[in-house]
Amino acid sequence: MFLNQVRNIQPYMRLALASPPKRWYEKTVLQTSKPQENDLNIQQKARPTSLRMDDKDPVIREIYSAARVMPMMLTNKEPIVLPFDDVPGPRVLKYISSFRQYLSEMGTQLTVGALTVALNIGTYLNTKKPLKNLSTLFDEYGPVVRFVSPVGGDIVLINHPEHIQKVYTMEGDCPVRSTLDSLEKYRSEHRNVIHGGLYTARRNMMLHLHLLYNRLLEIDGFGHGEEWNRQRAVVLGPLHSSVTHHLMGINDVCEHFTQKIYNLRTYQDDLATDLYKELHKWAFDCMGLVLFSKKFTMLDTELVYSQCDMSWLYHSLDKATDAIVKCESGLHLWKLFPTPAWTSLVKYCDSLDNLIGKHVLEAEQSMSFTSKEVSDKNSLINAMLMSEEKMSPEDISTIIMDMLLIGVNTITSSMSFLLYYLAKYQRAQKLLYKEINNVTTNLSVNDMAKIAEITPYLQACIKETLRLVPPIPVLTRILPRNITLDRYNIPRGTLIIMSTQDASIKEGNYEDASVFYPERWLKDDAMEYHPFASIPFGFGARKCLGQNIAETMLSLMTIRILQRYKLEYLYGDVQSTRSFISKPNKPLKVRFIDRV
Ligand code: HEM
Repeated sequence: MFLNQVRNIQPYMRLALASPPKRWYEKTVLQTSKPQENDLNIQQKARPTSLRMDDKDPVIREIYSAARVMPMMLTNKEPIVLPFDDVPGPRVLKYISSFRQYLSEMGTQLTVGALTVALNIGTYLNTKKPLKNLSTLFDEYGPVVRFVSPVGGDIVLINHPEHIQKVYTMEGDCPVRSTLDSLEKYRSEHRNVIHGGLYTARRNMMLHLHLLYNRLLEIDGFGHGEEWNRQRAVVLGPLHSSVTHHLMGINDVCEHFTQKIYNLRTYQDDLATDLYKELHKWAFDCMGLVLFSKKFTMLDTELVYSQCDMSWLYHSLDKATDAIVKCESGLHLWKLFPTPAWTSLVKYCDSLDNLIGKHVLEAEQSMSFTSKEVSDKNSLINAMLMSEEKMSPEDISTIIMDMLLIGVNTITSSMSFLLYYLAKYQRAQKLLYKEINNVTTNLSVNDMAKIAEITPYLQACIKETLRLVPPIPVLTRILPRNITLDRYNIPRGTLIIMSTQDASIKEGNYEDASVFYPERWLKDDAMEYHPFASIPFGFGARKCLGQNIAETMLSLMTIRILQRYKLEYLYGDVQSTRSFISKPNKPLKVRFIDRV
């Protein structure tokens, strides 16, 4: 769907960028100005300075009626900008089978449509070669890799912090990311929802880009990501108030989790079930407080398939996540016909939508019986209903669904890996325990509100975990302007995939990059790390909205667990899956040993 849109805008872009046909000598463009500026600027700047002074002179104007490139001498200092066609990477039509190998990870972004699916299907079924991951592409082609799609909408992959910074700093007020095609299709075609949630919002932006390339809209004109801006502004304040308001509740859920571990432990002090699954319930209960102001008590509910709404919400979230992961990986056959994963996605997203919608309608009804002053303003749903922006219950449900899907899964992933690393790296655990011991068992709300200030080593452990395993391993942007990356000119409208996980585990960016070493963030020279080498929450106008919630939940839970248990890890290494939200690639086991 997304690349269909990009495909649609390609011809307009080409028109907009119309330039005379290329000559052999134009292959390498000599440039004296900033590389990302467009051709016209380059040509104007190429005029001799003495003549530019006299631009008002009619004779000079006549002589230089059109901008022209003046012959220049090439010196070592002048940056060379290479054309887009020169960007290395596997050419799909030429090397179609190698393209197929990367599909498992690039599913979302490589919406290459029916043609590619048709071209790939034979190789997909006939070869048993293992699927490659993104890092191998960088090893093979360098830090800027181009995927040439047979049907338009090329993709550029990057992993160098400087290039990531360049993309982020030119993104403007209203950045556009490529999101989850399956969820987007579900919303636009199955539910006929006009606006996506916050994470998935892009339809308005795509429309804007489309119009932009048709030169119907100026870059800052009306309609520029208006809906996404409106939603973000409405949610931001109430979301943070809701976290502060529910700090005590979140702490109680964490306390409850430690008790549950006690009850679930085997004689070997580990859990008979997958620790990830238990943490998933903990994250769900905490997010229930923040998003719905409700105690979900999923940690107490053993019967997942029980008839109550809360169990169904949990079950639907779990199944919807699975279905989205399946749809986004591998071939997007669900675009052609309803696959089992697609049918499951529709079923469970419908269920999620209905259950969340029910909460929103209940809140709306109870507000109609009470005055605005009496209504609980700390409830996120109430705050959205009462906002001057007049959000519809349907929009509110969609926003909550996005936050539930992203929030619960990212927090579960980070908490799982944090416990894994602490159990594996005993020295770090000892240092952390020393710090935590100074934090009183009965934390007041004030202590919790400034938890980051009083636990610097814990914050370093969280940062280090997110560096090693960012829950969202690749971030995307669609370029609003031309840009030069590693000397290659990348045209606007190109989809950029930033492999932030690759950047954060590169030896060139961090010494002993694969080692869990929280101290690196506390050293004086920590500032020397490139600021874009590890950006687990993204950056800029579309940065994660839940960073504060995530850090608070991870901090409180780690304190509660370590105060009660010593962690040990005696099993094989765990890696992260690189699906749209990472998780451990096998059931997680950790030993919880009572502290005496
Ligand atoms: C450890 C936990 C989390 C991580 C690592 C994380 C990471 C991210 C990342 C990388 C992005 C994309 C940023 C970009 O494109 O530049 C994002 C966006 C977002 N996250 Fe989180 N997230 C986490 C938890 C949460 C939670 C708990 C919530 C729920 C409140 C949440 C809500 C969102 C939303 C709504 C967006 C979209 C923002 C927008 O497009 O305006 N996240 N997150």
